Amino acid sequence: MINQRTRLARILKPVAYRSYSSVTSNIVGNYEGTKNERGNYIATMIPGNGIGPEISEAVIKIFKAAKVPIEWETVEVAPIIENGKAVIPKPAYDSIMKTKIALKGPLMTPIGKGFMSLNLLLRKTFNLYANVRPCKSIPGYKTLYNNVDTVLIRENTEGEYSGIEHEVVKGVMQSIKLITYEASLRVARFAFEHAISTGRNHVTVVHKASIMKVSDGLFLKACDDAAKEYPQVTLERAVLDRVCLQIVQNPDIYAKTVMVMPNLYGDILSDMCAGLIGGLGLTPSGNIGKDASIFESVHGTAPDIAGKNLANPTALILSSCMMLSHMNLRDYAERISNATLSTIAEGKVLTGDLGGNSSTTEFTEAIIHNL
Ligand SMILES: NC(=O)C1=CN([C@@H]2O[C@H](COP(=O)(O)OP(=O)(O)OC[C@H]3O[C@@H](n4cnc5c(N)ncnc54)[C@H](O)[C@@H]3O)[C@@H](O)[C@H]2O)C=CC1
Ligand SMILES: O=C(O)CCC(=O)C(=O)O
Repeated sequence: MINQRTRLARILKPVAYRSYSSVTSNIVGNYEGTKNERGNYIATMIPGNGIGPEISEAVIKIFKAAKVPIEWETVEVAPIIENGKAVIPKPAYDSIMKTKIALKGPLMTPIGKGFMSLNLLLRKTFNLYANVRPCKSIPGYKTLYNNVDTVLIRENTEGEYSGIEHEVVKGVMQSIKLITYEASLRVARFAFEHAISTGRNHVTVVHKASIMKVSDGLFLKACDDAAKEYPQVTLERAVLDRVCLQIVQNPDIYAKTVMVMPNLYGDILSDMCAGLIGGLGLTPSGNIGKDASIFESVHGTAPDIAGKNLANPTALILSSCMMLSHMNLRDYAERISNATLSTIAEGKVLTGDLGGNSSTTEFTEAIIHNL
């Protein structure tokens, strides 16, 4: 006999699927992929640091159980300095150039000193210009709101994260926020395409052009120009601080639009959205480029729980579903996404962040059981 939560989860399965596995559909339809002699796709796996290896292992086990036709090429991304600059290690670079698709665990960045973020370096190196961050309430998992359904597109290569920083004179530091028309226009077009392919038909550009008149002003202009190419989609402007207020008061306001914004705003706002649905253990993302794409959780290395078999692998699993959808392996994406969300809705085997006391391994096994 199935209990009410399970029944609810089963009824809601198709909704859960549509919200995650179709999120990159029809946007950058140029993934052709690399197959080996056994007819399987080759994908790059970057396990990452902290909880990265534990949650990557969960995905590998689930893919194996679901018989996903993918073989992993596992590579490490650790800092390498060449001519004073951080670079991606050659095996990792070569693998992504070949496979065009990667699943990545989180990478640690030192605070206030040391090497440049390898996460940002990967995005820059492969020109992964649009970061898609969907966030949807999980049926059966109770939080303050049950109607969160946001899609955030973050410009991923410049803005506040351009990495141009220096000491002007002693006691005066400068970090430059670089916004170009070209990068703004391409991410704006991506947001419009995404709005059409997901049937939202509405784009909200999130900005602070009241203060950063020149840089955010240019971002707004690029969005206005892109809007002329998509007359079937409406464009609205919203100031960042107001969006933050409204989204925590009534997330429904942003449920029917695709939000597009400069880099830093997207980083912060997506963590805020994650908080509304139950935390960082749940939210996936895709870094999309023309020639390669890298999928990863929104969260970081979680050093406080690393190595303890306590991490929630859901965010990386749902990122892997976005990846499968991007590779046109939608049936697998649907099956894995449904099994994961049903496991959460059943509420019997949950990791600590979701109020349970199960390990990463136990949670992964429960998902495999639900496949
Ligand atoms: N894309 C990436 O690879 C990212 C890397 N980072 C890096 O990660 C490191 C740690 O950053 P923090 O600010 O501590 O953020 P974090 O996201 O690693 O952790 C924040 C809080 O969320 C919890 N948490 C995160 N993911 C979880 C999961 N899957 N299951 C259960 N709990 C989870 C952690 O235990 C912690 O309490 C830093 O070096 C940072 O630079 C941070 C964000 C993104
Ligand atoms: O690279 C990092 O350490 C953090 C980056 C980050 O939070 C993000 O871009 O999602």
